[in-house]
Amino acid sequence: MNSFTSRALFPVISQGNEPSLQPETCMSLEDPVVEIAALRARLAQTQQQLQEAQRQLHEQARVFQAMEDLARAGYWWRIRGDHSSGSYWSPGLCHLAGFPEQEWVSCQQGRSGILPDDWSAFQDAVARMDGRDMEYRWRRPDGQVRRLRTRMCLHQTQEGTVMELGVVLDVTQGHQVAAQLREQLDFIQRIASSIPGFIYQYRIRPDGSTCIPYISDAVQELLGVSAQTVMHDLAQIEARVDASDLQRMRLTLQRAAHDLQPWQSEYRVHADDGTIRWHMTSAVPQMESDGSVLLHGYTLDMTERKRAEEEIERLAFYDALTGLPNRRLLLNRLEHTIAVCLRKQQRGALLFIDLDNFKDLNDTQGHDIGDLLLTQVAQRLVAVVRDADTVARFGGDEFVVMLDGLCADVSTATAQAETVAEKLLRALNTPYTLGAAPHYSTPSIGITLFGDERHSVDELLKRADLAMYQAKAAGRNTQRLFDPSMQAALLARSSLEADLRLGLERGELFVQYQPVVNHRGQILGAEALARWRHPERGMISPADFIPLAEQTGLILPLGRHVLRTACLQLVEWADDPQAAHLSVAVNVSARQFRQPGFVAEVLEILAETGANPRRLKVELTESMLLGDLECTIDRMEQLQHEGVGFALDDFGTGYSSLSYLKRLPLDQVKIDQSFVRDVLTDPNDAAIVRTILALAQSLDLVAVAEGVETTGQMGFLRLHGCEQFQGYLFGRPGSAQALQALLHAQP
Ligand SMILES: Nc1nc2c(ncn2[C@@H]2O[C@H](COP(=O)(O)O[C@H]3[C@@H](O)[C@H](n4cnc5c(=O)[nH]c(N)nc54)O[C@@H]3COP(=O)(O)O)[C@@H](O)[C@H]2O)c(=O)[nH]1
Repeated sequence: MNSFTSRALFPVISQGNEPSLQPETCMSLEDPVVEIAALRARLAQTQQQLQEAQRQLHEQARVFQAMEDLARAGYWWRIRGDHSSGSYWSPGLCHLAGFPEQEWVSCQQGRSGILPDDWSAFQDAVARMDGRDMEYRWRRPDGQVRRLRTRMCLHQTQEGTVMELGVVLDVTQGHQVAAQLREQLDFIQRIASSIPGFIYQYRIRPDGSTCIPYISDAVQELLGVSAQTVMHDLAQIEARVDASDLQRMRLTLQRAAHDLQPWQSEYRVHADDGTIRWHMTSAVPQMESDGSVLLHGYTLDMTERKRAEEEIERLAFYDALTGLPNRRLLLNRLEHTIAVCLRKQQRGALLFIDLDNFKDLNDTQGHDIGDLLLTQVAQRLVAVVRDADTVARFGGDEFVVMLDGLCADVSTATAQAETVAEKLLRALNTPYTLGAAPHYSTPSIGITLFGDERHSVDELLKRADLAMYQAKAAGRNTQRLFDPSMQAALLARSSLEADLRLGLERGELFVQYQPVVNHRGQILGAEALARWRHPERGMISPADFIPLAEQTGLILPLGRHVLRTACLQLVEWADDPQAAHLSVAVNVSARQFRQPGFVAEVLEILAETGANPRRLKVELTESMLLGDLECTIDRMEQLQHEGVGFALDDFGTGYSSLSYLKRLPLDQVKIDQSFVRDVLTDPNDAAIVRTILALAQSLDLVAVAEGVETTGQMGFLRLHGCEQFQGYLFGRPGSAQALQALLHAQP
């Protein structure tokens, strides 16, 4: 048994030993009985005190043990050099080691759990006894391996005994946490190195100072600066951010940190090679105990995505030819601007611009030249208006300029819009360089204001469009402001369109025939002219409904109806010996002629009705010939092959060149009535008519004069070689029966 017991070190810790009597408790032995009684009393008292002390000690030991358990710690000691007795192990240390509670542990047992790899380090620490930390692994009897941290030192008691003692702490959990953290960090770093960007932590301290506690290495790739440099000097990042984005970035970051809301920002950075890249950063803020805000975030290079987005936006919202906003973007902006104008009590204006005769340029010079003109027009429009205004290509040769921020006063706003329109007119009137020779083009501009009452975008565009048509009607190359009477016209037009649709279904449209005569006044044929008797409105002029039918596509069923009626009429005349020689001319509109099934449709009607194709003449207008000439010739030739003849209507008003005329399989040219009307009074018209007649002769075409109302006109035309005539002088358009009656009345 060890003579150096725990009691000797810590006298209060006594286990079952008799308490020693204190010197003051000793008395003189005068009356042995009394003294023995006194001694017994004293002894009892001392025993009581001793029991109390033991109880307290026991309690302290329990508390101490509880604290050891709480701290996952224990201690040991032994007399230096005394290898036989082993070491005293505290209960806490026994628990850590996985031993049952025992005071004395042999040297061998006390080292039994140390893993072989840690054995030498442990031995060194024992040899040093210098109080430094050392860690070793301990395998408990149940197989569990714990990480223990110990400090050992020498201690000399008052009696001069040298003791070795040590404290032991179970740091397994700390190691596990550290390992987990390492794993997490590894994981984060693996992710960080695999994502196309860098991750970071950004701290904003309560005093406003900032730092970057962590940033992944990929910052080097994205910003050309090392993670170490950035963590040391945050300004390195800001120095690379585009100045115009920096302020916004700082502001949104501060706001997000203040509100503890996620932060996201897109900004441009200047790469070292001078290129500009787009970065997107996202971070989540977290409040720290000292009031700092720590943001955990990542930054990506989104240049390619941005480019793709821009490209998509460009394709979706911009016109590919001119680069101007397209119809969709204009509509978006218009909607927004209308709302802003209403809120700010300002006015805006829409200027609808259509290029005069653009189609002719396109048809005659080709689409490349047409495109060139459109591009130059776009540039000029942009140059005239302010940056805040929108110039959009609406489609084809139509452009729309949207002006905002005009004066609230209507007349001032009108004047402002008209001034801009004037400038646009001047700019677009300047000659264009499209080829060798300068090209002249003019626009027609319709204006409408907005901002006083809520009009839909559609409504405003209709108004501007309508005003533009008024500008066209006023002779082109001018501007017109929308006024409500135009609106009435628009409504009237819509209702006429609906009526025409219905009229076609109800058979309200019919055909009249106007005679065509030779120089002797003998009827050679007739022109079939469509007529519309409206149940309420009465007779409606073709001059009103034909253009409408062309715009709406109703010309297709209408044209078919006229053609079929005229063919049926030919069949009827074929049975009348006096009328059997008559031919009929049918007007065919451009839209009708250009529809892919036109030739088949004509042939089908001829076959169905049994009309003689040689008695049918198709009247085409000059402007129709400007399109795809080869296709036109091809169609004409297909029909000509079947015997159908062709007349060129309104000759002289269009743009036909001689080379065109020579190539077309024509039989007749019809001199427009506008030249015939003043042929006796206007030397220009007379010259034109003479030229047309000479031309027809040289091309071996029959010339038919239209709108002949007087014998004087007839005389002039005959004198210059005209062979056929049409006009009120010989007969107004009328029914087939009326024409037959005229025929029968002829000598
Ligand atoms: N595509 C189609 N167009 C058609 C069809 N039917 C008619 N039209 C075109 O409508 C325009 C107006 O036609 P309309 O009011 O019938 O006028 C024609 C004649 O009535 C008129 N005319 C004839 N002689 C005289 C005259 O002596 N004086 C005078 N002031 N007017 C006269 O001229 C018109 C014939 O024109 P045109 O066709 O150019 O020969 C008109 O452009 C028609 O073409 C149809 O079915 N389809």
